Order: sequence, then C-alpha cells, then structure tokens
Amino acid sequence: MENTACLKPSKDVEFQDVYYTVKERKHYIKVTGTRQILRGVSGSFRNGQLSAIMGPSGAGKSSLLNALSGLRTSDVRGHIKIERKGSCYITQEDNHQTLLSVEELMALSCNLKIPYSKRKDELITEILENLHLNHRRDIYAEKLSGGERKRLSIALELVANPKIFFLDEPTSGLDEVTAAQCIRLLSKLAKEGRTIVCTIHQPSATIFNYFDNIFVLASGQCVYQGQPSAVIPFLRNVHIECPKYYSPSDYIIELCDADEGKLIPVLSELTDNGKYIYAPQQQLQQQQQLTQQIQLNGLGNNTAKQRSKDFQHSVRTFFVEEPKRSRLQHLLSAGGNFSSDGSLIGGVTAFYEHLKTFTKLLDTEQEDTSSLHQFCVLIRMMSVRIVRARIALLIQFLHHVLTGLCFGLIFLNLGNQGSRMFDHLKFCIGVIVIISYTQVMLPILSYPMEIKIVRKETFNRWYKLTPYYMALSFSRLPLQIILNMIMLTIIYWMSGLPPQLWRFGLFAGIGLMTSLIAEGMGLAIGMTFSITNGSAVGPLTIAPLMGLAIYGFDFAAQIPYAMNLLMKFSYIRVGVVALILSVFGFDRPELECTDMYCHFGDPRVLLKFLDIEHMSMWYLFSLLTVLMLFYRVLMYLSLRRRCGT
Ligand SMILES: Nc1ncnc2c1ncn2[C@@H]1O[C@H](COP(=O)(O)OP(=O)(O)OP(=O)(O)O)[C@@H](O)[C@H]1O
Repeated sequence: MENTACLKPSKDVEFQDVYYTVKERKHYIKVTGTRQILRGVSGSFRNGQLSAIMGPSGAGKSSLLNALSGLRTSDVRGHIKIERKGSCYITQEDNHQTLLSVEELMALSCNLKIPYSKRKDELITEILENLHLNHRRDIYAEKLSGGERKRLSIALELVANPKIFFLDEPTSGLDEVTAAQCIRLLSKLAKEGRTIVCTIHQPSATIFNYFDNIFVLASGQCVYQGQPSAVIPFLRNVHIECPKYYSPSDYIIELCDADEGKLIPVLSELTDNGKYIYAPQQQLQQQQQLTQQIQLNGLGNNTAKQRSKDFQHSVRTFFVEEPKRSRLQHLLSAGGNFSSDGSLIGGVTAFYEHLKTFTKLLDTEQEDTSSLHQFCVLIRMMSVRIVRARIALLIQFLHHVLTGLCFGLIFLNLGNQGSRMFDHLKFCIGVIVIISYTQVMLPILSYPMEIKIVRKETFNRWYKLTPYYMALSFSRLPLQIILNMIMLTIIYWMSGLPPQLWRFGLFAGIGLMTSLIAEGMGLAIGMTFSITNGSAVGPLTIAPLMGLAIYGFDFAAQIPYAMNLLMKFSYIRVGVVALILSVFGFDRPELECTDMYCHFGDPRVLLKFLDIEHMSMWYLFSLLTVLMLFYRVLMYLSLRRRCGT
C-alpha cells in the first residue's frame, strides 16, 4: 500500500484504486485461491463532513474503513492519502478499561495524551458536558448504556482533538433514537472542522439525511458516492425510479443486495468506481466552474478513466439536479427548529442543545508524552484496577491459602522423614506444578479481552507498547509476590522443613521465579489466542514441560545427553531440581528415621540418586533467569504482533 506523504497536513481522506485481496484457504491451511474484497475503489472524504460507508452485509465496508485508517495494511494496494497522526479509530465494541469511572478514564486519556496541560479538569468537564456525559462521570464505564459507551469512546479520543475520526458501525446495537443522537453528535463534530467517516449497514431515513456524503459499496465496488439527496436522481441515470415513500438508502442497498451481477457493474462504471462524486445542482456557479474545469482538462467520459495519481484531479464532482427539498427543510419538517446559525434546537433534540462549539482548549497542539511518563500513568492505572477487583482478589487469596493448606496437610511434617523419599519428590514436583499451572491459566483466561483495548489504545496513540509492557509486568509483581509468599510459607511451615530463614528464602525465590516464568508464558498465549483457543493451547503447551519435569528421576544417571539438554528448556523441571536442592542440599543434617533402615536418611544420598549433588544453585537460578527472559521476550513479541506495530 502506498500512503502518499502529505507535504501540507490535510484533514481530508482521499484514496484511489484501492484493492484488498485475501487468500482463500481450505481447512485453514491450503491456499486455494485469492478473493478480492475491495476492487480498485476510489473516493474522498472531506473535512467538515460526516461521511458514511454504506452497503449490504459483506460488501467490504469494514475492510475499506480498516484500509483507510491504517488498521489493515497487509494485502492492501492502492493510494491512500491521510494524515495518520491526526486520526483515530473507534471500534464497534466500545471496550474500555474496566473498573475505572468515566472521569478516571477521561483523566487517563488526558494524562497520556496531554500531560502538560494545566486545564485538564476544565477540558474533561467541557468534553463530558458537550457529549452529555457529565452526569455519568462517577459511573464505571462498563455500567454505561450502549449510547453512552459510544459517546464515551468519542469523548476519550476528543481529548487529543484528532481531525479525522473513523468509526466502525457507531449505531450498531443502539435503538433508533439513540442512534440518531449519536449521528447528530458526529455531524456536529464534523461541522467543527473534523473529517468523520463511519461504516453503517442500513441507516434509517432520518439518520441517512444527517450524512453529508455517502459512499455505497457493493461487492467491493463503489456504486455511489455523493450527497444523500442525489441518490434518487443518480438512479434515474440508469432508469431506476425509487418508489415513493421508500428510503433511498434502503432502496439502493436492496437493489445491490438482490443484484445478480448486472446492476453493480453499471453503477460502478457510472461512478468510475468512486472517482465521481454526485451532488444536487445547488449552485450554478459551482457547476459552471466544474464544467469549465472538465473542458480545460479535456476530460470526457473516456478520458476520465485514465487513472491519475494526482488526487486533486482524480475525484470529480457531478451535479445531478436541484434537490426537491433541502436538508434544512427536511429537518424542519421533522419537527425541529433552527436557530439563526442553522443548528437544530428544541423538542426531541434537547440533547443537541448541549453541543456547544468546543473552545480553544481542544485546539492546542499536543506533544507526544515520554515513555517514562506513560509508564508511570499506566502502572498507576493498573494498580488501581488490581486493588478494585475485590472479588478476583478474594478468589486469588483463597486459592493460594487453600492450596497451601491442602499441600500442608498432604505433606504434614513429612519434610524431615528419611523413609519418605518419594513423598519428598512428589512434594517438590507438586509445588512447582501448582504454581506453574495457576500462573499460566490466569492470563490465558483474562488477557484476550484486555488485548482488544490495548490494540485500540495503541492504534490511537494513547501510549507506546514498551511502556505498556513494562507497566503490565511490574504492576502484577507485588500481588504475585504476596500471594505466592502466603502459599509457600504455609506449605514450608506445615511440611516441617528446617526452620532456616535462608533456606526458606531459597525455597520461596524458586517458587517466585517459576511463577514469573509461567505468567510470561500465560501472557504470551493470552496475547496471541482467543479464550477458547488459548484454553486449549495453554494445557497443551504446559503438558510436555510437565512430562519433562518428572522424567527419569529413578534413572537420573542414565538419562541420555539429548534428553538432558531438552529438560533444560522445561522451566518446571529446572524449578523442581532447584527446589529439591534448596530443601535437601546445603549440608542439610540427617533426616529422622522411624524405620529400621532409611536409605535416604542422609539427604546427600537422595541428591546423588537424582544426580544433582554437584549442581550449583547459581547455575539453576541462571537457567531460570534465561527462561524467564525468553518467555518475557516472547510475550513482548506477541504483544507487538497483535497490536500491529
Ligand atoms: N481477512 C479476511 N480473510 C477472508 N475473508 C475476509 C477477510 N476480511 C474480510 N473478508 C471477507 O470480506 C467480505 C467483506 O468483509 P467486511 O467485514 O469488510 O464486510 P462488511 O461490509 O463490513 O460486512 P458487515 O456489514 O456484515 O459487517 C466478507 O465476506 C468477509 O468474510
């Protein structure tokens, strides 16, 4: 894809001959061919206008929006001119950071995007008032209604005052009144000097008339581009008369939906796949100017097909005819009143009244915040969320205490008995396995939701991935240390291991290292897969590592070299060996022997039997550190891959 460099920052979005081709696969593996989702579409979305990409389901609306916004770059060809830095993308789902109120989310957005502004509170209040959300500022975002969530999504982006908004299906899931409110809000924002482009499946007649420009896609081709009021005259060009009392938007979409390959190519030809913009004949002067321009450039129907890379000349406007009713009249007849400046007031549009013009607060040029600043803001936010997730905290606390007690009871006072060698082994394996399993599964089940938010926020330049990654890693550390220490203390104390602080320190240190490695692995899986796939991939990945952890203890001296090498990759194995060494190594005195003869009464015999008597704890800690770094790097790469930077 070619993103044309803008010499002068432009707030328009222009594109020419955009193709999006995907590979078709059989059973997800074998490539059987390719499919063109977008077939060389062109068009332009102007600043100050609210534009809609419409079309039947599967027409390619979201694909076009993703290609234009830059969310999708692979498999996209063509020329797209957009100033990425000043744009933002609002997803259909409206996912926000959980356990934060509207005000806190706004503060987060402000702190990340405009750290040096002294008037953050003022700005937050102004935006919330304008978006009619001020009365909901203390409510958690997940408690908001669909319409309110959509407005919050817009409010969060407005903080940095982007000039280009892309919205994927902003009205989906909203009732008619709320959807109309949302579109009116977008229209107002557009009038304030923004370029707003959204996909919309099939707008109602009311909503349809709020758009300044519509771009109708069908089978990946543009079948109409221009003002909503010009659809009916445009269709007359091909002798199609929109029935009376039928919404033109419904009609053109239904025509395309029912088409069997005859009408779409004709309409696409008529618009030259988006190169012609249709508008009513409102101003004779404009028409004359255009005619002159066409004559000057010698652009007839044939020459218009010559693809020019110059966007200035690539998209042309046709004026079809005078609209029967102006948009203003239409709105008036719908029951609204207009103030002298043309904005709609009164009656059902009370909400609209609140939409004042944004002050200069929004217009300040913002600098990018430093990574350190982003890290500090993010870690504070993550810590607040961890503390507020009371039920999750309670469950995790109970889990660690109960697991500790269960283990303690199973191995009660066995830690010092020379006749229970196999129990000692099971104990060490059990401790490491339980830590690994818990820490792997938790992020696999919780992170896939989070990654969607991170993807949206990094795409909209709230923060960079590195500070986010660091904040994520460090914010979880205190809780992980506390919970693991509680569990390991209970286990160590109940199993009757020597009451030596340094030995307990080693024991707990190995447990914590294992926990950090497992968490890194869990996060890497959670960042890559959905919950469904991740919950299958997690156990599948951990199973071989567990297998390697219990392999060959009874013939340790005969384990083949290759197998020995492989076992070094299993952090569970390394953890188990380190734990055995911490419990039975370091000149531990003879264990108690209640039987006539205890072969493993002397801990050195056990270490020799397991072939680890010469193994150094430093070496094992180094191995664990390398494995921890490996999984943490993997986690970072998964994050980068998923968030597309
Ligand atoms: N990566 C992809 N691989 C295969 N097919 C794809 C891919 N992306 C999109 N498609 C297909 O392209 C077509 C257009 O998808 P897109 O999501 O852009 O449609 P849409 O017009 O937004 O539809 P809807 O209104 O139903 O959301 C669909 O048939 C979809 O299955």
